[in-house]
Amino acid sequence: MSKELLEIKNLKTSFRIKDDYYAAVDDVTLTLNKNEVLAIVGESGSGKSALAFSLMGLHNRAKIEGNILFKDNDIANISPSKLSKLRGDEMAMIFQDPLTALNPLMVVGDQISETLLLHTNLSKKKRWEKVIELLNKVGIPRPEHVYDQFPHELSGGMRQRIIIAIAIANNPELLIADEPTTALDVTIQAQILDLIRDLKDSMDAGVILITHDLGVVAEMADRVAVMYAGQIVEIADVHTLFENPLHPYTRSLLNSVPNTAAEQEKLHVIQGIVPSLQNLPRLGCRFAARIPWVDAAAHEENPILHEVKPGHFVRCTCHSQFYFPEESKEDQTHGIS
Ligand SMILES: Nc1ncnc2c1ncn2[C@@H]1O[C@H](COP(=O)(O)OP(=O)(O)OP(=O)(O)O)[C@@H](O)[C@H]1O
Repeated sequence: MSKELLEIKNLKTSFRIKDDYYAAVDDVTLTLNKNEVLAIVGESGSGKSALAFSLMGLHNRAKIEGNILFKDNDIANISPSKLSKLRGDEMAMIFQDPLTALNPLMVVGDQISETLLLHTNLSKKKRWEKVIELLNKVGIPRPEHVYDQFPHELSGGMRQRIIIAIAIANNPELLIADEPTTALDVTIQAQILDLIRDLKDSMDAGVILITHDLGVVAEMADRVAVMYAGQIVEIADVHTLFENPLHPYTRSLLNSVPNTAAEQEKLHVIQGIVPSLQNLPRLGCRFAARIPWVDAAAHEENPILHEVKPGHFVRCTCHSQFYFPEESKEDQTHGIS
């Protein structure tokens, strides 16, 4: 589980708004290994999708700086022709909303076949056979019948399976799943997650799983990166993150998912939302405005990720002096043990 597949270095993705550029992803440095699930979590607007789209080279008009190193390519600086060879072949994405990701006017079997046509030399008959095999693999019953159905004739769970079949058609080594189960009910959600896990194991693929659902993180992830306002504020293996979260934002996120009513009473959650792009502070700790009771001197001028234990990184020094206002003095010792 240690072979590095993807290396993201100082990635900055900026959108032009009026006369200026604003970074939705700012100074993101991450690695992903083969056969590893790296979850990216954070509230709405924290930059998760902007990051996923950057990795797939899907932004048309954004300014991309830094490096995205994957299989001897730098996706941040790659030609469109090289990119379209990689996409759908060695890297693929599972989108949040299968209905908008599928072509409503084409039967689903042909949509899977199309990605084979783009990246293989298989004959029409072989492609049909491969599509049936893929439909079986993603758990679609009566695949010969489903091949000729249009997206609107299928349930949400079935459509998501079609998206997954398209994504894995060419055995990608890198799979990016952006909220893959958000639109699905709980039972189907569990089946889709099982499917992604099995596919990862069978293909030895690296998976970046974007979600705001910490239950999904606990079940699926090997490592977790927490994003706030375009930046990674904490990275750790999944056990460390749940057992010993350090960044105030991570602690608040975890507290926002109470297990029982009794526990809920003891929990503390930081109020507020991620600022809009144009209102992001460009200097200093981006989380400072959400924790005004913490001494300003606790924040770094230019917060960086500190490795507090091997593999456990946290941004800014403010975590060491952070406490929830409702906590007693004894509770305030939370932190590195
Ligand atoms: N094309 C764009 N042009 C301008 N701003 C954008 C664009 N795409 C995203 N943004 C802004 O970038 C920030 C990050 O958005 P992003 O969609 O990446 O967040 P997210 O964490 O994926 O949220 P969600 O969970 O709601 O999908 C937001 O402030 C958003 O409004």
